[in-house]
Amino acid sequence: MSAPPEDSGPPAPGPERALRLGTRASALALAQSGMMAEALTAATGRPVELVHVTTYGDTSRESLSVIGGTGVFVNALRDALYAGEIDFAVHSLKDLPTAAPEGLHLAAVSERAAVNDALVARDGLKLADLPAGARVGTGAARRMALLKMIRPDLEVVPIRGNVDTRVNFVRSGRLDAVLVAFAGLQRLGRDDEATEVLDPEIMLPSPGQGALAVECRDADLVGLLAVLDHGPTRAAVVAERTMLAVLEAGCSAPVGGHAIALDDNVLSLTGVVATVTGSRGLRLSATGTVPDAEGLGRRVAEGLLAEGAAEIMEAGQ
Ligand SMILES: NCc1[nH]cc(CCC(=O)O)c1CC(=O)O
Repeated sequence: MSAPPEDSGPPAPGPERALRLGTRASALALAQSGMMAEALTAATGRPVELVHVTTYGDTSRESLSVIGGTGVFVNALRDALYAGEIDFAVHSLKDLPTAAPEGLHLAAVSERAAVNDALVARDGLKLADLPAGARVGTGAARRMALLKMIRPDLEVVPIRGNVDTRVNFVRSGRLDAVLVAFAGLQRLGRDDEATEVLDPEIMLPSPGQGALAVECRDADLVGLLAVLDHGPTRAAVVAERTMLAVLEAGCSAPVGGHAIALDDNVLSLTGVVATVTGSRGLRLSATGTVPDAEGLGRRVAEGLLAEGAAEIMEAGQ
């Protein structure tokens, strides 16, 4: 009997060389990268080693409302991909600029964790319990604006830093509360520190919040990394990020977007744009089909623009 023909496809991923996963060294980034590394090894048998990379967002002390949205947390990881120093990178999807980078593949969008923002307040307080004038810290323009729209009597204090640094503003008594991504607290095993998990229909999250992006340079790796992809999450974030791209929101503009699957084939997308002070805001929802997630994002953005979104985002105040 003759031997079976040689498999002409790509070589099966074996336990040979560990894949190098580039990661920021913050506790949250390490938790996120560790989760993805474990999931990949569990699904494919391929070992993964973590390679620490420092990004501009880690070293700069500038406000996120100024530098955020321009890839400050991702560019150094992308440089390491281009240089072949790492095989793939895991980013918080909401930190990825909407423009697709040349020569890199978005190999997977992970199943979304909690999309909500969380309040961490002193004395177990919820948003509605905070007294007038209470000082609430956040560095994100979207959170500043939406918080002011919900509770104009609160004082927003611009802060930044990793999750630990921000929560410590409350522990030390310097602030009454801070807003953070609940997914971040969860991944750090600190979800019990949230005093309120905010309703995403009221405190609209950042496009892509709670999902992770897996990026690589080598096209041969895309098939392997695709085991980490979650189709419904990808459709939702495509809608949210298309909306963001069509709005051409400057990196510091307060924009929220949240898509949810109504069933296997239908998505609902809500978008909001506001001034940083929350003095004006626009909100719009629409539904569309999963295969046309991009069209849904475009329609919501165009609807918001038709109502004056560009003027609101430019107003700044
Ligand atoms: N801007 C920083 C950032 N990027 C992603 C997360 C949390 C994790 C996620 O949204 O998936 C955070 C922290 C926060 O917003 O409090």
